[in-house]
Amino acid sequence: MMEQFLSIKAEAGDDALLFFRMGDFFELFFDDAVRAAAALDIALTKRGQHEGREIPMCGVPAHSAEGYLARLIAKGFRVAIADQVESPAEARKRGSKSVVKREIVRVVTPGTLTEESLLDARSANYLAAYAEAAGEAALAWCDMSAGGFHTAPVTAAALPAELARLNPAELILREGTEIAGNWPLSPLPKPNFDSSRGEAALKARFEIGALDGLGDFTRAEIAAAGALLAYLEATQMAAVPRLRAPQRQLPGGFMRIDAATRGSLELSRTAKGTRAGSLTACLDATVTAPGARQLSADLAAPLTDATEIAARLDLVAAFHAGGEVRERLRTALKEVPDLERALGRIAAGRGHPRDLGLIRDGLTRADQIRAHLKRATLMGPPPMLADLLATIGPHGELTGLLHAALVPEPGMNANEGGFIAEGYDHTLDEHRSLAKDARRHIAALEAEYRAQTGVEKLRIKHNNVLGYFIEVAPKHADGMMAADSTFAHRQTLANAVRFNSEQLAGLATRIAQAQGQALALEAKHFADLNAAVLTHAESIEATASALARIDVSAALSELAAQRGWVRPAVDDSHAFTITRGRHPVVEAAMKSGQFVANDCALERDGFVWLVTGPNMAGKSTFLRQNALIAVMAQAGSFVPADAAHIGVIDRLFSRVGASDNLAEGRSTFMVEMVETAAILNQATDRSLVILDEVGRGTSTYDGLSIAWAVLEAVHDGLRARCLFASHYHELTALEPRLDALRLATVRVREWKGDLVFLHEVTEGAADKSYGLAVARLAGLPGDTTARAAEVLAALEDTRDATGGIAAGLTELPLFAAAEPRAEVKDALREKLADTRPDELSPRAALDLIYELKRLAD
Ligand SMILES: Nc1ncnc2c1ncn2[C@@H]1O[C@H](COP(=O)(O)OP(=O)(O)OP(=O)(O)O)[C@@H](O)[C@H]1O
Repeated sequence: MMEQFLSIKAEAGDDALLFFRMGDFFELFFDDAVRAAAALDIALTKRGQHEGREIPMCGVPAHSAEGYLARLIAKGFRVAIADQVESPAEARKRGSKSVVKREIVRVVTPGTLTEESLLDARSANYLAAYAEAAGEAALAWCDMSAGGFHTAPVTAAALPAELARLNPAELILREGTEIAGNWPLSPLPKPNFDSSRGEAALKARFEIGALDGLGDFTRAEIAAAGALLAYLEATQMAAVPRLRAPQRQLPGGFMRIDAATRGSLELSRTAKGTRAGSLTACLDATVTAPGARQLSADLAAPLTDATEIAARLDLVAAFHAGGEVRERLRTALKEVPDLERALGRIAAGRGHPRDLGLIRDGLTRADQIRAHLKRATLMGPPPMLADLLATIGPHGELTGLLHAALVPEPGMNANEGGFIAEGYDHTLDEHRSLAKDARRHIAALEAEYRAQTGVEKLRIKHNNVLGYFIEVAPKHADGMMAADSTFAHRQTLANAVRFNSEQLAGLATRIAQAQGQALALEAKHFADLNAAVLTHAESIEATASALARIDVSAALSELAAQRGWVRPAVDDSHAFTITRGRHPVVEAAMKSGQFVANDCALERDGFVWLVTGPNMAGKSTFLRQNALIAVMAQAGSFVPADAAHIGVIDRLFSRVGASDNLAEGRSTFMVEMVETAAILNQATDRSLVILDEVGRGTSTYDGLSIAWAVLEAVHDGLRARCLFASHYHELTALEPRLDALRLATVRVREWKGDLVFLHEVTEGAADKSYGLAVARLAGLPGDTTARAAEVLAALEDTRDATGGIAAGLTELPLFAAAEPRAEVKDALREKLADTRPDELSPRAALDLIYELKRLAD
């Protein structure tokens, strides 16, 4: 057996752990055992010797292997599964010493999971491949659990953004290719990326003579798709899952959003890495798992075609207006199981009887939903809905078959049987009733034996080792062991003695035979039903994706109704006019009515807004809310505003100054500059650029200069719509010089020495920074803020004398001197200056201390 193990291990390679099936366990040996035992925190034992050294071993029970697999995959391992491909009885036929045949039946990797327990129901799980051919590059990706398969040409510059959008669970690439980002990589040798080989594989897989029918693929796309198929074959062996024919996604079709922007806007994950708190989570009111996955995909890739956006918005608008239809629809959708993934498991040969039940129930519900929506009177009616309904069913033939064949709730284990309904197959029913009859006979036999032996507590029992047996307490055993007894002794335990009898053995054999035949018949029906489902795979997939789209639209309209969102107007203009916009996530976390709505109008004559204002005033919130409104609108959602008019945005950039990225070994400022450079190199006049405190990661002089230059570049060079927040008041001096620059500020009021945040964005510049007031608010000790006030006063004196930190910029045309210093009032200091300690009585001194304390507070 060790020989067999070593040869299979050599096949699996060093980078995969080998799960070696031995009876009811998967065992791991040698180094695999050491690594797996540590990763799973299970006992490491030893078994025999190899070349004079003990063999480390650990194991997991086969029936609970999924949970262990999940943990290993999450820790970055790949696992090759070597299963027994014949029974021990079959092996014995080849000779008493023959070893049971084992083969690798699958290599489990993060991108090739299909099991429910290993996947997040609400997120897609993409396996992606990157290839270069004929001077071009491309990505191909599929979600094996749900069947979707796509390709897209990609440039080197756009690759990080595309990967950030897809967030692949695993990325296949050619050995030696370097790629930025932290993706789980699976390098493959060069021949896997040969485009001619890819073409042949695609043709064979989709049974077509030429690829042209599928689309006008580039060589690089074919190479990437081919590598992906090759990898699936190598890891899934015989059970390569069903994939839909590849669909091309052209780069211009989606708003480009790079990884830094996704991170800073917290589109799918927050800065802490959680889904909760992200835009996607905030907008996810879907009631089905495929709906949730569709919504994530929509928000990850907002559209750029105004007509397509309008089609989605029409559907949301129709459900928005039709509250009752929506409510009934959502109630019905809640009952629809995850058809895509159930089909994915069946197609990969890993389906359970329960999956057949899910298909039956899902399709039945789908037919009901289609009928409901066909009857409903909806505003429009939206053309997209008619198209969607046309792709849903009818599935009467298949659901009829599944209803007739299956019990209401089929289980997870096909080998146990019991999932085929009574009345579906008479022969099966006969075997079952034979088994049942025999069980009745056994009950009668028990009564008979009790009478015959006089042992009241005699029982006929069953276990997996002995099968059926008769059991009595030891004190009654002697009589049953008499020479003329018809009972044959089988086992003596401390508190029971067990027997067999000819009659019982006869009945047991009848039961075993009937059960065996019943199980064989059920297995055959299982295979037939799976095949029947697979012949309808395309229409099931179409139904599932139509329902997912309907779920997304109904969910977005539900949120729009609950939260008072409006339909945005999206067209090919350069407009960006948001009236009374709100931040969807911040608002949702607040009590109703607390969030202060703000306008934003990046018009042709004022498409760059410089937003100044104290810390904590709400600058970042304002900037982000406008970016999020754009994402929502182009993804086809209503938006949190009273009105919104957006000219399609091709790329969205958002940068927040000085975000620490020490983990990647780059200084904060370096990161900031690399990211800013990307904007200046990539943005177009159709882009939206959000720059929040760019330059703050370095010295004041450097920071101001960079912010200044970037603002000029965005305004003069890119002519992109831009919101630029800064605490450098000096930048406001650019206003007269840049014709399309508008100044905005977030208002605060000082009241009795306290700062009141109004969160209102108005025209103009902040009068001062209020940094010290914010510091006091944050609880910085009184003596520190007092000292800071001293330093500030000294600095401002120098500024007045020299012209301020921007003095060197006076040669720049139209640069105005910095604003006059605001007077620093320090009541505490004034009071102390007025005090004459020698003249104070003890009582007056105490009063003074109270007075000073009050002033300090
Ligand atoms: N429009 C608003 N209505 C109500 N509350 C708001 C609004 N905008 C911001 N806030 C609240 O004010 C807090 C500070 O906002 P934000 O972080 O946007 O300020 P900021 O000016 O960017 O500050 P900093 O410069 O320190 O980053 C937020 O946590 C939010 O709770």
